[in-house]
Amino acid sequence: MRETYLVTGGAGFIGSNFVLYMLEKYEDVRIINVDKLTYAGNIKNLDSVADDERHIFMQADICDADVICKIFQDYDIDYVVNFAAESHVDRSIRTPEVFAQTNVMGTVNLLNAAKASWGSSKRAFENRKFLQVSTDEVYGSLPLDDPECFFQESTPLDPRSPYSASKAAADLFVKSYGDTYGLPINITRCSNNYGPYQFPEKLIPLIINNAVHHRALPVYGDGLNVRDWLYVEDHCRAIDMVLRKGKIGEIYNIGGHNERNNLTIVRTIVRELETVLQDSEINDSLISYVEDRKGHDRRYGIDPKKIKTDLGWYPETSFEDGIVRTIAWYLSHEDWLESVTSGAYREYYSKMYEHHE
Ligand SMILES: Cc1cn([C@H]2C[C@H](O)[C@@H](COP(=O)(O)OP(=O)(O)O[C@H]3O[C@H](C)C(=O)[C@H](O)[C@H]3O)O2)c(=O)[nH]c1=O
Repeated sequence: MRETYLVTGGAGFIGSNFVLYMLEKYEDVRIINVDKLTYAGNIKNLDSVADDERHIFMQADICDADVICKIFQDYDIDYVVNFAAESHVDRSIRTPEVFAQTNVMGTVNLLNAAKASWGSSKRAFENRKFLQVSTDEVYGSLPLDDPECFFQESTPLDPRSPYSASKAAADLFVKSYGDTYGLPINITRCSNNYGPYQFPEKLIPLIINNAVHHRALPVYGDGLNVRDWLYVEDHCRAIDMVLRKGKIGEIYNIGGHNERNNLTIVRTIVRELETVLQDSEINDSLISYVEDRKGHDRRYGIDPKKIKTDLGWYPETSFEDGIVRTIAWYLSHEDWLESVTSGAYREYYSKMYEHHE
C-alpha cells in the first residue's frame, strides 16, 4: 500500500534533498510537502519533481494550526518528518524569537495535529511515526584537547545558542508527546550537512560563492573550531532507515567521524576551485579573519555507534569525494546560486561583513 509522508520544510536544503531521495528510491510513496518558502526555502530545488503526481507541494507555515489540521483531515498521513526550522546560528543570535516561534511552536503545532488526527482514527498510532529532525548542537560544545570525547545519545543537553536552545526545546516536546500520549516518535540528531541546494549563508556554500567572485572568505575567530561533516545524501538515507527500522521512542545520532576545522575546510575549497577553474586569483590571500561568533561552540563530534550497530547505517560518501561533488554542483548551478543570492541576501550579507570587505 502507498505510504503517505508529511514532509515539512521540504523546499529547504536537507528537506528538498530528502524529498528527491525518497521519490527516486520508492515508487509507491506520496509526499505532502509543506514549506513556508522563507528566504532559505526555494521551490526551484523541486523543479525535477514538479510534474510528479506523487509529490504535492503546499506553501504554508507549520505554525498555522488550521492548515496543518486540514492536511491531516485530507490525507491519511503515515509519517511526519519535520525538517522545517530556522537553522542559522548567526541569525538566531540576532532574532531569537523567530527561532522560538518556528522551531518550538511550529513543532508543538505539528505534534498536536498528529496526536488529534491519529488518535481519533481507527488505526490510531499503528504503523505511524513522527520523526523530528534535530541537531548535534543540542549537546553543546566539546573541547579541542580531548579528540576522543564524542556526543552520544545519552549526553546531557547543553544548548548554547538561541538556535540550539530552540531545537533542544522542540526535541523535549517531541519526547514528551511520546511519553505522555504514546505518540510514536523518533528524534534524529545530525552533524553539519553539506551538499547541493544548501543556502549560501552556511560555511561551505558561502565560501564557494565568495571565492568564485574573488570576495573575502570570512573565517570566524581563529578558524580552529571543528565540525563533523556529513554529506546530505547520507543523512537522507539515515532518516529513511530510522523511519523504517528505528525503535519507537529512540534518539539516533547521525554523523560520520568526519571532523575538520574551519580553516581546513576553507583551504580545501580554495585548492579545489583554484584547480578546477584554473584561476590564480582564488588563493589563501582571500581568507579574512573576522570577529568571532558570540558563544561560538568549539567542537562538535558525534559517536554514530548506535545507528550503525542497531540499524546498519554508515556514511557512504567520504569528505574528499563529497566536497568535490558539492563544488562541482555549485559551479554547474550558477543560476540557482544567482537567484538565491540576489535581493535580500545581498542586503543581509553586505551588512554583516561591511567592515571586513
Ligand atoms: C557562515 C560562516 C561560518 N563560519 C564557521 C562557524 C562554524 O564554526 C562553522 C560552520 O558554520 P555554519 O554556520 O555553516 O554551521 P553551524 O553553526 O556549525 O551549524 C550548522 O550545523 C548544525 C549541525 C546545525 O544544526 C545548523 O542548522 C547548521 O547551520 O564555520 C565561519 O568561520 N565563517 C562563516 O562565514
